[in-house]
Amino acid sequence: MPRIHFDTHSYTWIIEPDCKNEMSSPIVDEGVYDYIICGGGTSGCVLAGCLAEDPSLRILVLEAGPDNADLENVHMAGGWSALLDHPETDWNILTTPQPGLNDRQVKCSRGRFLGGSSGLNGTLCIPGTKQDYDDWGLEGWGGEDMFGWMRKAESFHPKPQFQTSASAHGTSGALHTEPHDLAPISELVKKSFISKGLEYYPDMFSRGDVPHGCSDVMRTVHQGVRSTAADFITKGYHRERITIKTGVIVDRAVLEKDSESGELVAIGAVTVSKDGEAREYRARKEVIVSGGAYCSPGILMRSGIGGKEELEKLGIECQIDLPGVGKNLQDHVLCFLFYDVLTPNLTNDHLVYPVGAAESTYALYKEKKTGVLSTFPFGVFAYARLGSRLQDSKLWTSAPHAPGRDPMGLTPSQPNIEFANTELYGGPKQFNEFPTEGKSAFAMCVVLMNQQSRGSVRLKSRDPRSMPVVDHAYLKEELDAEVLAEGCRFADEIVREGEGTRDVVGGVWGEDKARGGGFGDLKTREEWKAWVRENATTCYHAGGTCAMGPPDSPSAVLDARLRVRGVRNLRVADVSVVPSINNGHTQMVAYGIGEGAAEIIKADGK
Ligand SMILES: Cc1cc2nc3c(=O)[nH]c(=O)nc-3n(C[C@H](O)[C@H](O)[C@H](O)COP(=O)(O)OP(=O)(O)OC[C@H]3O[C@@H](n4cnc5c(N)ncnc54)[C@H](O)[C@@H]3O)c2cc1C
Repeated sequence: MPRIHFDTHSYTWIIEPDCKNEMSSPIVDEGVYDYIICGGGTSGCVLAGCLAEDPSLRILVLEAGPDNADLENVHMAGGWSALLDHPETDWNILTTPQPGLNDRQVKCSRGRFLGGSSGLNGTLCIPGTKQDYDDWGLEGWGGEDMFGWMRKAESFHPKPQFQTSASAHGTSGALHTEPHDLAPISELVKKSFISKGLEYYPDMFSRGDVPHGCSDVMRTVHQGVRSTAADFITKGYHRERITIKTGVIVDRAVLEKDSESGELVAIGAVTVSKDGEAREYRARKEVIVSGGAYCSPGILMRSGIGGKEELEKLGIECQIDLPGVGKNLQDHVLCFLFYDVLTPNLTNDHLVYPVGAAESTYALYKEKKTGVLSTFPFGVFAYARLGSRLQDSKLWTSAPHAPGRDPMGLTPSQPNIEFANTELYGGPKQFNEFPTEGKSAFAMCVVLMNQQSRGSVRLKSRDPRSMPVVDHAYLKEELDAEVLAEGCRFADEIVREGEGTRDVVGGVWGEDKARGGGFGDLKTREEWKAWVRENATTCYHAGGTCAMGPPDSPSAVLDARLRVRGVRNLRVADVSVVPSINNGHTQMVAYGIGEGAAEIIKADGK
């Protein structure tokens, strides 16, 4: 009989099918593999490719979505937003109503195809600072280690017009990166950053050593084609010893009790197809869960690993009581501030929105792999420390803080906020007030670093085809809203008063706060805070839900070798493993974790 209960988080009745009735009992597949990787996303593909360097190993990658080879909008980076919302290519995660965002629900997209989110992300390489990783306090995962793993994944291609830091880049990985050619508006934004005290440092984001300044950001694009994690196991890196199965959803890891030690051991994985056919695969060595921050906790929970009470409510027998599974969910919150641009052709709007423009731009891409569609339309970036601007904030000055840290837990070497400009009107789908002929607009984006709020991922039902219940608790902590509001206030000053932009910007683009407008008259931080709660959205940087931690930490799911506590031969490798997300963007972290996990697994395998 199906079980019915009321979910107090999502305020809906949940009808839970009896899985045994809904899905066939698992058929044990012919194949036995050394390593089974559950999730062929960013970290999962990197890990598979690195493990396969050993010709004696047989590796299985299980991916819920399709292969990415024929998905044009994966390879054409400017087509990224066309992949969002489609059930075939996007997990379409919708958060619960967020009290900190005036009860709005936020769409948190995730790549659902081989390569995962690396195939629809913004291609931006901003690894954060080394201190971010030192703060984890975990052996083997400090700043030097992580920057080393990220470099190992990369093949950097310089361009003569950009000054770069060659030593900060790798040259022999499968991930191809290069600098981005700036649109005229971005050159002006750069001038405004500099005139407002954010000095230009060449390639500072690749080194992660400047917390207050501006620079160019390298992209995971080369010669007009997006480089994704799938490239680690396809194209030139295709190997017979890696078996890739797409269109299969991992239900759970198969656990067995070792008859001698009594220890739980992972021996395989069970998948289901869309129509409920179940299959079981066996692992000689290990099962590694790489479903990403929203899906890895679910795979563990369906395997009986998670908070006992929570599992029992779902009718799952608890094998290991690990209440940290699905907790500690983090992200970076982001605000878009849109401005009307008076001078024609400074932005790239004229190449996209007038009648016939999109067709010509697409034809250019098809023919030469250049133009607006060959790249992600963000321009120049900056980091800022905000301590001096927050001296009149009672919340900031009275907040407790550790020695050498500010109230957000950051040292002077880490930024409080990130700024970036878009090179045309656009962004996630809610930004749909497109410019008409002759009009143009761009956004200044403001991203909060080291948010203090923590959310959770829970299971809605035992059915692996159902979506998780995601509560990001965005801006739950008042200090998060305070710092983000100050960041937006600073961003607005940069655009309206900065030397590059003050004479070309007409005013705010639109009145709808949720669509990046309606901030023209705001002055005080309190007014900005109210605006932020109406406007803030995700930066798509979910992490932390299967966190590593020291043995005495009750919330840690993994040890520092990515092993699930209490189970042999079961690890997690993706952005869910981070105790705290970096003060940057998370794709390079996923690449670094894939590389680091492979080294650890190879070493332990010996
Ligand atoms: C729209 C968007 C824009 C972004 N922009 C940037 C950016 O510009 N720069 C940056 O640094 N970061 C960016 N990010 C974040 C970055 O891409 C991710 O943090 C990173 O790719 C996550 O890697 P992962 O391995 O943890 O998860 P993913 O890459 O998401 O991989 C998880 C994989 O597991 C699969 N999977 C999940 N559950 C199952 C299951 N049960 N069975 C089988 N398969 C399963 C998924 O389909 C997916 O392929 C962006 C993300 C998004 C969504």
